[in-house]
Amino acid sequence: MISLSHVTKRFGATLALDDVSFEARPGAVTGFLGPNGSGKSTSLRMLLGLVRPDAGEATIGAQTYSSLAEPGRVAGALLDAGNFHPGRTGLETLRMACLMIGCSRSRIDIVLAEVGLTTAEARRRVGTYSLGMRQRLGLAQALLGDPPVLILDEPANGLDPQGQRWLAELLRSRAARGGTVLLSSHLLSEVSRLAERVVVISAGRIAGTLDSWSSERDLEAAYFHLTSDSDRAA
Ligand SMILES: Nc1ncnc2c1ncn2[C@@H]1O[C@H](COP(=O)(O)OP(=O)(O)OP(=O)(O)O)[C@@H](O)[C@H]1O
Repeated sequence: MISLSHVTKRFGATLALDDVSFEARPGAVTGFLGPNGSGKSTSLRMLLGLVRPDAGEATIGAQTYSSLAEPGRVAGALLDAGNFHPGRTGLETLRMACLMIGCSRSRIDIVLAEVGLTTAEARRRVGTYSLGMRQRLGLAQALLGDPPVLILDEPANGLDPQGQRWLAELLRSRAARGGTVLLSSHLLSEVSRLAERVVVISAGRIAGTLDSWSSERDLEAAYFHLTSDSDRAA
Protein backbone atom coordinates (compact mmCIF):
# COMPACT_ATOMS: atom_id res chain seq x y z
CA MET A 1 0.00 0.00 0.00
CA ILE A 2 1.22 3.46 -0.94
CA SER A 3 -0.14 6.29 1.15
CA LEU A 4 0.06 10.04 1.53
CA SER A 5 -1.57 11.20 4.73
CA HIS A 6 -2.36 14.89 5.32
CA VAL A 7 0.75 16.01 3.45
CA THR A 8 1.55 19.68 3.05
CA LYS A 9 4.56 21.05 1.18
CA ARG A 10 5.59 24.60 0.44
CA PHE A 11 8.37 25.78 -1.86
CA GLY A 12 8.85 29.41 -0.78
CA ALA A 13 5.59 31.19 -1.57
CA THR A 14 4.21 28.20 -3.56
CA LEU A 15 1.91 25.83 -1.71
CA ALA A 16 2.66 22.72 -3.81
CA LEU A 17 0.65 20.24 -1.68
CA ASP A 18 -2.18 21.26 0.62
CA ASP A 19 -3.32 18.56 3.08
CA VAL A 20 -3.04 15.79 0.47
CA SER A 21 -4.25 12.29 1.39
CA PHE A 22 -4.69 9.33 -0.95
CA GLU A 23 -3.79 5.66 -1.27
CA ALA A 24 -2.75 3.28 -4.03
CA ARG A 25 -3.71 -0.30 -3.24
CA PRO A 26 -2.01 -3.61 -4.05
CA GLY A 27 -3.48 -5.45 -7.01
CA ALA A 28 -4.35 -2.29 -8.93
CA VAL A 29 -2.85 0.26 -11.29
CA THR A 30 -3.70 3.66 -9.83
CA GLY A 31 -3.42 6.71 -12.03
CA PHE A 32 -2.50 10.08 -10.55
CA LEU A 33 -3.92 12.69 -12.86
CA GLY A 34 -3.76 16.46 -12.70
CA PRO A 35 -2.89 19.60 -14.66
CA ASN A 36 0.70 20.83 -15.07
CA GLY A 37 2.04 22.08 -11.77
CA SER A 38 -0.72 20.46 -9.68
CA GLY A 39 1.70 18.57 -7.41
CA LYS A 40 2.03 15.09 -8.98
CA SER A 41 5.83 14.92 -9.18
CA THR A 42 6.22 16.47 -5.74
CA SER A 43 3.97 13.73 -4.30
CA LEU A 44 5.89 10.94 -6.05
CA ARG A 45 9.26 12.39 -5.08
CA MET A 46 8.06 12.61 -1.49
CA LEU A 47 7.12 8.92 -1.52
CA LEU A 48 10.70 8.20 -2.61
CA GLY A 49 12.22 10.33 0.15
CA LEU A 50 13.47 13.02 -2.26
CA VAL A 51 11.22 15.78 -0.91
CA ARG A 52 10.53 16.19 2.79
CA PRO A 53 6.94 17.02 3.81
CA ASP A 54 6.34 20.11 5.95
CA ALA A 55 3.47 18.20 7.58
CA GLY A 56 1.98 14.73 7.19
CA GLU A 57 3.59 11.53 5.99
CA ALA A 58 4.25 9.66 2.74
CA THR A 59 4.67 5.91 3.20
CA ILE A 60 5.16 2.67 1.29
CA GLY A 61 3.84 -0.36 3.19
CA ALA A 62 3.42 1.85 6.29
CA GLN A 63 7.11 2.84 6.26
CA THR A 64 8.82 5.92 4.94
CA TYR A 65 11.12 5.19 1.99
CA SER A 66 14.22 6.15 4.00
CA SER A 67 13.34 3.65 6.72
CA LEU A 68 13.05 0.70 4.30
CA ALA A 69 15.90 -1.81 4.78
CA GLU A 70 16.10 -2.65 1.04
CA PRO A 71 14.24 0.14 -0.74
CA GLY A 72 15.24 -1.00 -4.27
CA ARG A 73 13.59 -4.36 -3.68
CA VAL A 74 10.42 -2.80 -2.29
CA ALA A 75 9.77 0.10 -4.65
CA GLY A 76 10.98 0.67 -8.20
CA ALA A 77 10.78 4.21 -9.54
CA LEU A 78 10.86 6.01 -12.84
CA LEU A 79 11.08 9.74 -12.26
CA ASP A 80 12.98 11.45 -15.05
CA ALA A 81 14.31 9.27 -17.84
CA GLY A 82 16.21 12.30 -19.15
CA ASN A 83 18.52 12.15 -16.15
CA PHE A 84 20.69 9.20 -17.18
CA HIS A 85 24.39 9.84 -17.76
CA PRO A 86 24.62 10.23 -21.56
CA GLY A 87 28.16 8.81 -21.71
CA ARG A 88 27.25 5.44 -20.15
CA THR A 89 25.72 2.59 -22.08
CA GLY A 90 22.33 1.23 -21.08
CA LEU A 91 24.05 -1.90 -19.82
CA GLU A 92 26.50 0.09 -17.66
CA THR A 93 23.60 2.13 -16.29
CA LEU A 94 21.76 -1.04 -15.24
CA ARG A 95 24.94 -2.67 -13.84
CA MET A 96 25.50 0.35 -11.57
CA ALA A 97 21.87 0.37 -10.46
CA CYS A 98 22.09 -3.39 -9.82
CA LEU A 99 25.20 -2.89 -7.65
CA MET A 100 23.43 -0.19 -5.66
CA ILE A 101 20.38 -2.29 -4.85
CA GLY A 102 22.33 -5.56 -4.58
CA CYS A 103 20.45 -7.49 -7.24
CA SER A 104 21.72 -10.53 -9.13
CA ARG A 105 23.38 -9.71 -12.51
CA SER A 106 20.99 -12.16 -14.18
CA ARG A 107 18.19 -9.64 -13.52
CA ILE A 108 19.73 -7.29 -16.10
CA ASP A 109 19.02 -9.61 -19.05
CA ILE A 110 15.56 -10.33 -17.66
CA VAL A 111 14.54 -6.67 -17.38
CA LEU A 112 16.07 -5.77 -20.76
CA ALA A 113 13.90 -8.47 -22.35
CA GLU A 114 10.92 -7.30 -20.32
CA VAL A 115 11.15 -3.72 -21.64
CA GLY A 116 12.10 -4.76 -25.18
CA LEU A 117 15.63 -3.33 -25.40
CA THR A 118 17.94 -5.54 -27.49
CA THR A 119 21.51 -6.42 -26.44
CA ALA A 120 22.84 -4.21 -29.26
CA GLU A 121 20.74 -1.28 -28.01
CA ALA A 122 21.84 -1.87 -24.42
CA ARG A 123 25.49 -1.61 -25.56
CA ARG A 124 24.90 1.87 -27.02
CA ARG A 125 25.54 5.06 -25.04
CA VAL A 126 22.39 6.50 -23.50
CA GLY A 127 23.19 9.85 -25.16
CA THR A 128 22.29 8.23 -28.50
CA TYR A 129 18.92 6.88 -27.25
CA SER A 130 15.54 8.18 -28.40
CA LEU A 131 13.13 9.40 -25.70
CA GLY A 132 11.20 6.12 -25.93
CA MET A 133 14.40 4.07 -25.47
CA ARG A 134 15.39 6.14 -22.42
CA GLN A 135 11.92 5.57 -21.05
CA ARG A 136 12.31 1.80 -21.55
CA LEU A 137 15.72 1.94 -19.83
CA GLY A 138 14.13 3.82 -16.92
CA LEU A 139 11.45 1.15 -16.64
CA ALA A 140 14.11 -1.58 -16.79
CA GLN A 141 15.90 0.12 -13.89
CA ALA A 142 12.65 0.36 -11.92
CA LEU A 143 12.07 -3.39 -12.43
CA LEU A 144 15.63 -4.50 -11.52
CA GLY A 145 14.88 -5.43 -7.90
CA ASP A 146 11.59 -7.12 -8.94
CA PRO A 147 9.80 -4.80 -6.49
CA PRO A 148 6.14 -5.23 -5.52
CA VAL A 149 5.65 -1.45 -5.73
CA LEU A 150 6.16 0.71 -8.83
CA ILE A 151 6.09 4.52 -8.73
CA LEU A 152 6.21 5.96 -12.24
CA ASP A 153 6.16 9.60 -13.31
CA GLU A 154 4.71 9.93 -16.84
CA PRO A 155 5.90 6.42 -17.86
CA ALA A 156 4.36 6.46 -21.36
CA ASN A 157 6.19 9.65 -22.33
CA GLY A 158 7.82 9.10 -25.73
CA LEU A 159 6.57 5.54 -26.21
CA ASP A 160 5.20 4.58 -29.62
CA PRO A 161 1.77 2.85 -29.85
CA GLN A 162 3.37 -0.60 -29.56
CA GLY A 163 5.32 0.62 -26.52
CA GLN A 164 2.17 1.99 -24.94
CA ARG A 165 0.37 -1.32 -25.43
CA TRP A 166 3.33 -3.21 -24.03
CA LEU A 167 3.48 -0.85 -21.00
CA ALA A 168 -0.23 -1.36 -20.30
CA GLU A 169 0.24 -5.15 -20.36
CA LEU A 170 3.34 -4.96 -18.17
CA LEU A 171 1.65 -2.81 -15.52
CA ARG A 172 -1.54 -4.90 -15.53
CA SER A 173 0.42 -8.11 -15.12
CA ARG A 174 2.37 -6.63 -12.17
CA ALA A 175 -0.92 -5.58 -10.56
CA ALA A 176 -2.50 -8.99 -11.28
CA ARG A 177 0.40 -10.55 -9.34
CA GLY A 178 -0.54 -8.38 -6.35
CA GLY A 179 1.76 -5.46 -7.15
CA THR A 180 0.98 -1.83 -6.35
CA VAL A 181 1.39 0.52 -9.30
CA LEU A 182 1.09 4.31 -9.03
CA LEU A 183 1.63 6.31 -12.20
CA SER A 184 1.29 10.00 -12.76
CA SER A 185 0.20 11.67 -15.94
CA HIS A 186 -1.28 14.88 -17.23
CA LEU A 187 -2.73 12.97 -20.22
CA LEU A 188 -6.27 11.63 -19.90
CA SER A 189 -5.84 9.16 -22.76
CA GLU A 190 -2.76 7.65 -21.08
CA VAL A 191 -4.46 7.23 -17.72
CA SER A 192 -7.66 5.93 -19.28
CA ARG A 193 -5.64 3.20 -21.04
CA LEU A 194 -3.24 2.30 -18.23
CA ALA A 195 -5.10 2.70 -14.94
CA GLU A 196 -8.18 1.14 -13.40
CA ARG A 197 -8.56 3.77 -10.70
CA VAL A 198 -7.68 7.45 -10.87
CA VAL A 199 -6.83 9.94 -8.13
CA VAL A 200 -7.29 13.50 -9.39
CA ILE A 201 -5.14 16.32 -8.03
CA SER A 202 -5.67 19.97 -8.84
CA ALA A 203 -3.75 22.98 -7.51
CA GLY A 204 -2.12 20.89 -4.77
CA ARG A 205 -5.37 19.41 -3.46
CA ILE A 206 -7.02 16.04 -4.04
CA ALA A 207 -10.10 16.80 -6.13
CA GLY A 208 -11.52 13.26 -6.02
CA THR A 209 -11.10 9.61 -6.96
CA LEU A 210 -12.63 7.86 -9.95
CA ASP A 211 -13.12 4.08 -9.72
CA SER A 212 -14.82 3.41 -13.01
CA TRP A 213 -15.45 5.02 -16.38
CA SER A 214 -16.96 3.66 -19.54
CA SER A 215 -14.80 5.51 -22.08
CA GLU A 216 -12.07 8.11 -22.35
CA ARG A 217 -14.79 10.75 -22.92
CA ASP A 218 -16.54 9.65 -19.75
CA LEU A 219 -13.26 9.96 -17.79
CA GLU A 220 -12.64 13.36 -19.39
CA ALA A 221 -16.06 14.65 -18.33
CA ALA A 222 -15.57 13.40 -14.74
CA TYR A 223 -12.06 14.89 -14.63
CA PHE A 224 -13.19 18.33 -15.79
CA HIS A 225 -16.09 18.24 -13.38
CA LEU A 226 -13.74 17.47 -10.45
CA THR A 227 -11.05 19.98 -11.44
CA SER A 228 -13.53 22.80 -12.09
CA ASP A 229 -15.07 22.17 -8.65
CA SER A 230 -11.64 22.45 -7.04
CA ASP A 231 -10.84 25.58 -9.10
CA ARG A 232 -13.99 27.20 -7.72
CA ALA A 233 -13.06 26.21 -4.15
CA ALA A 234 -9.50 27.62 -4.49
N1 LIG B 1 12.07 22.40 -6.09
C1 LIG B 1 11.07 23.27 -6.28
N2 LIG B 1 11.24 24.57 -5.99
C2 LIG B 1 10.25 25.48 -6.15
N3 LIG B 1 9.01 25.17 -6.59
C3 LIG B 1 8.78 23.87 -6.90
C4 LIG B 1 9.78 22.87 -6.77
N4 LIG B 1 9.26 21.67 -7.14
C5 LIG B 1 7.99 21.93 -7.50
N5 LIG B 1 7.70 23.24 -7.35
C6 LIG B 1 6.39 23.88 -7.61
O1 LIG B 1 5.40 23.09 -6.98
C7 LIG B 1 4.23 23.00 -7.80
C8 LIG B 1 3.93 21.55 -8.12
O2 LIG B 1 4.94 21.06 -9.00
P1 LIG B 1 4.98 19.54 -9.51
O3 LIG B 1 6.26 19.39 -10.29
O4 LIG B 1 4.79 18.64 -8.36
O5 LIG B 1 3.72 19.49 -10.48
P2 LIG B 1 3.29 18.37 -11.54
O6 LIG B 1 1.85 18.12 -11.28
O7 LIG B 1 4.22 17.20 -11.47
O8 LIG B 1 3.46 19.13 -12.91
P3 LIG B 1 3.79 18.60 -14.42
O9 LIG B 1 2.57 17.87 -14.90
O10 LIG B 1 4.00 19.89 -15.17
O11 LIG B 1 5.02 17.75 -14.35
C9 LIG B 1 4.49 23.87 -9.04
O12 LIG B 1 3.99 25.17 -8.79
C10 LIG B 1 6.03 23.90 -9.09
O13 LIG B 1 6.48 25.09 -9.71
